[in-house]
Amino acid sequence: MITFEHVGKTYGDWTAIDDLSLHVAEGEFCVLIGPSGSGKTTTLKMINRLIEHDRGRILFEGAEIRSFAPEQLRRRMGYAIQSIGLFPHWTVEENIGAVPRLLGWPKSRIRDRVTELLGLLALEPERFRDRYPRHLSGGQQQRVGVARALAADPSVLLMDEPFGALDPVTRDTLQAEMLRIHKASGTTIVLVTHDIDEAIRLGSRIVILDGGRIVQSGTPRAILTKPANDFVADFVGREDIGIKLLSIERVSDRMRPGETAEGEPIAADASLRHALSLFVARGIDRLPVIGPSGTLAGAIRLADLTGGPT
Ligand SMILES: Nc1ncnc2c1ncn2[C@@H]1O[C@H](COP(=O)(O)OP(=O)(O)OP(=O)(O)O)[C@@H](O)[C@H]1O
Repeated sequence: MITFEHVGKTYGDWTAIDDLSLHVAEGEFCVLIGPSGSGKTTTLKMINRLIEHDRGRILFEGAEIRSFAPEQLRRRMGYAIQSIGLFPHWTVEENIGAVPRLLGWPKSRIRDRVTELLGLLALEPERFRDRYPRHLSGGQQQRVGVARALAADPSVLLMDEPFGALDPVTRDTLQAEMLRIHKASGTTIVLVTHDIDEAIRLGSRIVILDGGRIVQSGTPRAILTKPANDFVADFVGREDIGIKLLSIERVSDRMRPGETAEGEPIAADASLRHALSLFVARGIDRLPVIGPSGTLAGAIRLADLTGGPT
């Protein structure tokens, strides 16, 4: 869907991006991560031509992005950023409907889409659609920013630290919503973050940048278990690597179907990290597990966290 071939970008005499090659497949959730100044935002903004690359080629659906008019490209690529950039004198509905209006959608279709998106992002449509951004909390503004980026069903969603300035609880909720939206829509997403836990949770692929170059690109598991070098190992954090590995596996991967246990159950799609937390907090070594339909599906034991059931 998006391919970088030996791409470079220089600001004055500073090489921000150097010989970057990367393929983002359709439907992929690709997370760009790296230290400050490593070139994440530059890479992201080159995709919708907010920044022009000066070496190599960037292909979108097989065509060099320079062959598209920038506006045409941006209407097909939703863009959400940390500072949100909502229009202050427009209501929530007008903000979310900005691109559909440009595309000439009829009013009733825009209204229906706004209702749908507000619902999707857990903002009651009738309470929020006529409000101005200044009458929303930071987290609510950020949700509207994400809704706006999704409004015209873009084939690509570009996100630059979209949850950066949020408290941990709101961030956690929005991350869960992004995963749900990605699963339901199959949209190709490229997201920039400096938070390795966010990258591990969201990414189907993580691309680690340093000094304008890719140092490693792979699944969260590959990055955690086979870091390409010391830089990556340090970056992902050597000490709590086991905890991070537990966060990418589900209870359903290790549970014992049909076994029973006492107490408040855990969901089969919860992470093993969550299970560990419950074992420790409750001082127990067995937990009942409920499946997606809400019925008891089995149990998981503390020992299962270090290996599959025997
Ligand atoms: N317009 C510009 N003029 C000159 N240098 C720039 C410009 N924009 C970015 N840079 C430099 O290019 C490098 C990459 O910047 P970029 O914003 O892509 O990094 P980043 O990884 O997104 O950083 P951060 O995590 O701090 O946002 C940095 O060294 C930055 O100072």
